[in-house]
Amino acid sequence: MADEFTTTVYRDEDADSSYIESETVAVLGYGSQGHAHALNLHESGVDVIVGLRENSSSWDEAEDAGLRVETPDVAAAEADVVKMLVPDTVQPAVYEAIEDGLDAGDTLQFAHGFNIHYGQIRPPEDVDVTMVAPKSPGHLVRRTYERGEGVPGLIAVYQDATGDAKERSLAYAQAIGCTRAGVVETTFQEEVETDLFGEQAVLCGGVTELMKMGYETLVDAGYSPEMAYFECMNEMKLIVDLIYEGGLMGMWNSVSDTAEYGGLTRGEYVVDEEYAREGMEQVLDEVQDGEFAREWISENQTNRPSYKQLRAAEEDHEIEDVGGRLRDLFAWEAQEDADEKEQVQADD
Ligand SMILES: NC(=O)c1ccc[n+]([C@@H]2O[C@H](COP(=O)([O-])OP(=O)(O)OC[C@H]3O[C@@H](n4cnc5c(N)ncnc54)[C@H](O)[C@@H]3O)[C@@H](O)[C@H]2O)c1
Ligand SMILES: CC(C)(O)[C@@H](O)C(=O)O
Ligand SMILES: [Mg+2]
Ligand SMILES: [Mg+2]
Repeated sequence: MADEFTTTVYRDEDADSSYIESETVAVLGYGSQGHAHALNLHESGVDVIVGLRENSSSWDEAEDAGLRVETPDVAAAEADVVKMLVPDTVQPAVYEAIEDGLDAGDTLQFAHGFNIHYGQIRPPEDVDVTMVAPKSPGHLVRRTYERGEGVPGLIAVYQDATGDAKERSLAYAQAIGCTRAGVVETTFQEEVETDLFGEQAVLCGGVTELMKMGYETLVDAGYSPEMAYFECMNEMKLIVDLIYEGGLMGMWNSVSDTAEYGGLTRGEYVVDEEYAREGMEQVLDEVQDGEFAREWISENQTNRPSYKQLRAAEEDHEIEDVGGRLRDLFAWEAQEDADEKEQVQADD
């Protein structure tokens, strides 16, 4: 354990694999997270059953990878740990189908706390309710594990019926590779509120608005769409990679002094103290008071009218058209990714 952090960071040596060795884990869903958890657990020697709908297109893929596949109710009834890796919006319905398979002392586990925190799933008192959440998209959970590495993760205990909920969570985190990188303990509330805030204000919402507005500003001023695309979208990855590897100073050291001075003085013209901070506080308020959750739940109950409209508008944005055509020019990058994926599947 490293004590120079404000919180405990758990590593491999802090986990006891005996808490999961004799368990059967039902991984419900075989999408971004599901395939990575199922394969990593399986290769760590854990007994895994993948839970999928009978008509699921992933059924054969999971079986071809050497995994046993059953419907969610059958998988959950047999398992000691039920891991919910179907989309958050379908989890309440899937929970209804598997509820009867949860015996006293079993674990119901999540990778995101939305449905527990906002009361959409109410498990019985005699099961552990925990979270093991890689802080990463699923394909990286898989890819890093295969290289003998891992992605950082979170654990949280919502309900500790067995008295061993934390040890069992750490053993699961170890089996999917997260303790190789470091695991931090949090609560369901903190995970949900920070995750939703982050993806809305910064990672997904903030960044896409910034890129689109930058592109529109250049194109409206008469610059070519290709130049605007390269400058405001393509190069974003290169800059974020530098920040990922070396923090803010790693990035500032790598760009020119001109870029550094311009960025440090002009950045706040755009993400300004008054308006941007107020906006961020509003995002956080709506997450904390449940307004966002109520809105998203009701969207899903009414066939997603706003979601569909917003998605169509995003798809129609000129930057998607220009970007799509330009990306075709350096399609070798995407091809390399596809080749790597194929290689991974061939190895399984
Ligand atoms: N995607 C990420 O990078 C990421 C990161 C951290 C946490 N999470 C969390 O992980 C969980 C899973 O998200 P995801 O993005 O991996 O999901 P996904 O959309 O990639 O995969 C969903 C899987 O569930 C299956 N499925 C859909 N409906 C089903 C049903 N009714 N019954 C059975 N199976 C069904 C699909 O076939 C698919 O295999 C969510 O709680 C999410 O918040 C995701
Ligand atoms: C990958 C993210 C955005 O961090 C995750 O939280 C999600 O919801 O997909
Ligand atoms: Mg997230
Ligand atoms: Mg999220």
